[in-house]
Amino acid sequence: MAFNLSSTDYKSLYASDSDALKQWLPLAATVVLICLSVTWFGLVYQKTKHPLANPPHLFQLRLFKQIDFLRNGVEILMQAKKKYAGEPFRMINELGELLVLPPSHVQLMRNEEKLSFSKAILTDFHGHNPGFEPFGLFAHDDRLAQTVIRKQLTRTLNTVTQPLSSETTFAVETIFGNSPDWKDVRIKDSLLDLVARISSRVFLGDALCRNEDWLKITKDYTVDAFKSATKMTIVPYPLRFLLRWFSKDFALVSREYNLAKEIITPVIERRRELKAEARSKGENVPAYNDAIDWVESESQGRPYDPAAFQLLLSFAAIHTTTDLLCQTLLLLSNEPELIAPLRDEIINVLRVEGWKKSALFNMKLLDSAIKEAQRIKPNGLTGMRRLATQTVELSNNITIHKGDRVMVDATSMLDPTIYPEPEKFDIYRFLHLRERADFASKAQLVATSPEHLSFGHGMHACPGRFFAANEVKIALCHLLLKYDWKLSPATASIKPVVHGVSMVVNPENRLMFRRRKEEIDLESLEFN
Ligand code: HEM
Repeated sequence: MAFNLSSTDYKSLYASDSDALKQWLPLAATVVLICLSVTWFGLVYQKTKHPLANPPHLFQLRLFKQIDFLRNGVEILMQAKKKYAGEPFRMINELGELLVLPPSHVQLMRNEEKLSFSKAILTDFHGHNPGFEPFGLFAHDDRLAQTVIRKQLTRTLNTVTQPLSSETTFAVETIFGNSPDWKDVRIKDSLLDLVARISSRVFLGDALCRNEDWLKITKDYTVDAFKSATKMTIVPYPLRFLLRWFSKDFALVSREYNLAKEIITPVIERRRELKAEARSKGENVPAYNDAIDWVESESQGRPYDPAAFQLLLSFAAIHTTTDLLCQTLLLLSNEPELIAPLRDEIINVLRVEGWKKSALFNMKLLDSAIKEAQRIKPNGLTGMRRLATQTVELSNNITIHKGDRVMVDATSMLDPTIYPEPEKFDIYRFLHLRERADFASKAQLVATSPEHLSFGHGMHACPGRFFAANEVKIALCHLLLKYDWKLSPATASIKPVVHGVSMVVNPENRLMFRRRKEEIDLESLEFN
C-alpha cells in the first residue's frame, strides 16, 4: 500500500484547526523552545554513525525540515544518494527521521523479523488514538488481517472473478454511462468510485457494496486518517494531546470509524443469528464469499473489531489500487494507439477462455502494461517502510537500532542500467523481460524484486497484490472494450503530484471517453 495524499489534502492539512490552538500558544511557545534545543542536539548527535543528509540549522525546528522535505524531498534524496553512494544515510522526512538503506541492502533486510512493517504503520499513524483502531489491528500480533488476505482472499481469487466482473458492469455503467458522444471527466474521482464499489463487493458482500454511506467512508477514511496522522507527527510530542481534543480532523476520523461500526455491525449480527439458527436446526450453515465471512471464520470466535478490519482493508486497498488503475489508463490515453493491441489480447483470451482462472494470467501484455505503468510512476522513491522493534545487525556490519525508522532507496525502478530509456512507457517491456532467464521470475505484475518495489518485497510484501492485479485487469477489460479514451484538452501534463518522495496521480487530470460497441459481451462469458 502506498500512503499518499493529493495536493488539496496537504493544503488543508496545514490550514485547519488553527483557531482552537491559538489559545494554547503561550504554553506551546514555551514547550516548543525547550523541544527545539533538545531536538536539534538529539538529531545531530545520534547513536547511529550514519550521516544525516538534511540536518537542521542551529536551533532550527525539525518541523521546518519536515515541511521542507515535503517540498524538496526528491532533490534531497537524489543529492544524498549521490553523496553517500551505496552507503546508508539518515534523512528528515515528513514523518521525522528515517534511515535510508541503498538498494543493495534489500535482500539483507527483506525477511528480518525485527524490522516490522505493521509497527511502522502503527507508529506513523498513531494507531493508539480513538478512530485509528484499524492501525492497531494492522499491527496486532495475531496478524488477523494479513492472514485473511493470504489464506482466504488470495487462495480463492478465482471465485471472486464473477462478483468482481458483475459489479464492474454495474459500476462502469453507473459512472460512465452509455453515450456515444465524447465526455470529459476528472478520471481519478471516477476510478476511485469504481474501485470502491468493486472492492466493497468482495470485502463486504452484495448487501453493503452499494450502500452510499459505506462507499463514502471507504473512500474518505484513508485520506482523513492520513491527514490527522501527519498533523499529529508535525506537532511536537508534548502538544499532541491537544489535537486529540481540538482537531476537527481527529473528530472526523472518529466519526467515520463509528459510522463504519453502525453500518457493519447489524450485518454481522444478522449473519451470526442466521448461522446459529441453522446450526440449532441442523440445517446447512449459510456461507458468504466475502471478507466479512472470511474474517469471521479465521478469528475462530476470538473477539476482533469488524469495523476496524474493514477500514484496514479500505486503507490498504482502495487508494492504492485506484492510483495504479488511473496511472495505467492515463498513460494509455496519452498514447491511444497502444490500446488496440491490448484490446486484441483481451478479446482473444476471453473468446477462448471466458473468465476462467487462467484467463487473467494469460493476458500477458496487459500484465506487462500495468507493471510498466507502476514502474514509470512508483508510488514512492523510497520503499519497504520498517520500524526496528529490536536492534539488528545486518550481515554487512550495518547496525539498525531499536526504534529506528527504516526505508530502502527504491529508485532502481527508474535506473537506466536496469530499464533502458526508463522514462519511456513501453507496454512490451515486461513481456519481453519474461523471456530473459535472469528476469523471467521478476517480470510478472505480482512478482516483487529489488528492481521493482511497488508492492514491497520479502516477508511483508503486499499480500493483497494478487487481488489488486486481478481487479485492475478486470476493470481494464471493461473500460478498454466498452469505451474509447483520450486525454482531455484540459490535461496539459500527466505528471504526478509529488510530496516528499511520494508520487500520486494528479487528481485534476481529465480524460475524454465515449461508449463503443464491445466485441464480446463480457456479461455472458463463462466463469468456470
Ligand atoms: C495496487 C495496489 C496496491 C499497492 C501498490 C500496494 C502496496 C503495498 C506495499 C508497498 C506494501 C508494503 C510492502 C513492504 O513494505 O514490503 C503493502 C503491504 C500491505 N498491503 Fe498492499 N498494496 C496494494 C493493494 C492492496 C490490497 C488490495 C490489499 C488488501 C486486499 C492490500 C493489503 C496489504 C496489507 C495487509 C499489507 C501489510 C503486509 C504485512 O503487514 O506484512 N494491499 N502493500
